[in-house]
Amino acid sequence: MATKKEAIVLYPTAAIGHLVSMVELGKFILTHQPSLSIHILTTVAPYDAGSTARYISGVSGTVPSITFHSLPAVTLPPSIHSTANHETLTFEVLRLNNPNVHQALLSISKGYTIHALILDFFCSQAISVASQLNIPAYCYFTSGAASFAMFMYLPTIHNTTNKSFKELNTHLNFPGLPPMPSWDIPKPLLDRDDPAYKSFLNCSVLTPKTAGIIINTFEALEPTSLKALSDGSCIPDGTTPPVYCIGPLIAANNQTGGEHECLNWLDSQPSKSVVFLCFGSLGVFSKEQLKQIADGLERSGHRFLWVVRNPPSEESKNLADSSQNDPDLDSLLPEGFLARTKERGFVVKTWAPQVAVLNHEAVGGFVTHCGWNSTLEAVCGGVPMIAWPLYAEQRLNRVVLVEEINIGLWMHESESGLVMANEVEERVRELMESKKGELVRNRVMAVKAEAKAALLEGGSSSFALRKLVQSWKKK
Ligand SMILES: O=c1ccn([C@@H]2O[C@H](COP(=O)(O)OP(=O)(O)O[C@H]3O[C@H](CO)[C@@H](O)[C@H](O)[C@H]3O)[C@@H](O)[C@H]2O)c(=O)[nH]1
Repeated sequence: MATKKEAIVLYPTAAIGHLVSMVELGKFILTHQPSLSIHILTTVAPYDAGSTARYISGVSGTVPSITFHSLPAVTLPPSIHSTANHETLTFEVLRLNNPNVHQALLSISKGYTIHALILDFFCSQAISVASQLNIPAYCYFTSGAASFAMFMYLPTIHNTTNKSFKELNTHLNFPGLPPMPSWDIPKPLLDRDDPAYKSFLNCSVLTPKTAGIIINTFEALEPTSLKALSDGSCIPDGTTPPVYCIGPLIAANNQTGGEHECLNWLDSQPSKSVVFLCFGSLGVFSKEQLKQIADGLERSGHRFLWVVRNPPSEESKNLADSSQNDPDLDSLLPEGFLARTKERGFVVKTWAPQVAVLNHEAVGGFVTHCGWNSTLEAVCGGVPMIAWPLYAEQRLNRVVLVEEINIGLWMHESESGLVMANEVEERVRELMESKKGELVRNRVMAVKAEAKAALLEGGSSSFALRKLVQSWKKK
């Protein structure tokens, strides 16, 4: 009988920031073990999670060892849509998907020996499917070690209080993290009666049962959090599985499939002179907030490249929605702003080729929502940040980036939640003109060098990947 080919199955969530990261993991595994076949299970998101179809067909066309399997769509009960947040909808779809994951694994295993199922942290409910089929499950965490450490310690905190984080109003001590204001914990975790809180808690309880944890970070970036994980402090009542830090994995420089006009504009700007403002796959602002940013940029006198989207509709709860048309800049931005700043500013509608921008010589600063992919992309480009979190675990990331790693400055929100024009102006000036800005810039350049070293043969991330691949061979 012919021996079966060997395969690894990856199970990401549908959000583009998670999917791309998982695909990069697949590609990285192939660089060390080209004979493997990588199978990726894809789901349909219950909300607009960024367009994935074009991206998936691009990967399918260029990496023959990666095959996508699209799981059948599941139907959510209509009642859930009216009340639930994005996280609850995601968990619900993933829960209903378990029989489809089971079926897909059975069907793949007809032609392949599956060595591992690597699931996104959000997909932890499928760990039971892997164990029914005797396939080792691994968790892939697409954000940093600090937020992973927080999630692993969540069950411990949960058991020591009856209160929700939103009632605590204090600084919390998570092993391996700087003192964390309770209001900077990810929003769905603030209320313990929120269904998303229960789902996250469940993921935190299930993840230590995996055969290993893979994190998109590198040892030199987050040594304190990683030490707390490896010495077991984050999971005091259980065993911490082996942790493999294989990052920074970021998408290659080819996101738009062509030269974007903003790159031509950057070509004509002086070295490290431009501040880039971009807020992830889902970040959007009200018209009033856009006005404050515009005024702040104008007053700062600095060059800028700014990605502007339409404000959110009522229903989309401050995230970009699927009907995202290009914005009408003249009606959204202050009168005359574009004309007055045309010598030193460039506004991109909706989406920019971020990796290419961050690697452009002209870019000297990045106002970011602190999504983890954006953070790693800034690190790899050696671009210091101004940290302005919007959703998910981004407030926690800000604390870590500014207070622990020292590669960003803190953007302060006013009491109303708006960031005012004078704050935008001051932070941009601080980053581009002050001694403090220079320190952050020097620090990010040092971290950039460490990131590069981690991925080289013999570097910490390369070594971790080798150990991971070896762990499959032993099983
Ligand atoms: O105009 C744009 C906007 C975004 N991007 C890319 O889109 C990705 C955005 O990823 P990320 O910065 O991680 O933000 P989100 O899309 O918001 O990612 C989700 O997933 C991340 C990883 O788990 C979390 O850290 C975030 O908080 C969560 O919101 C990055 O690769 C960007 O380069 C562009 O190329 N152009």
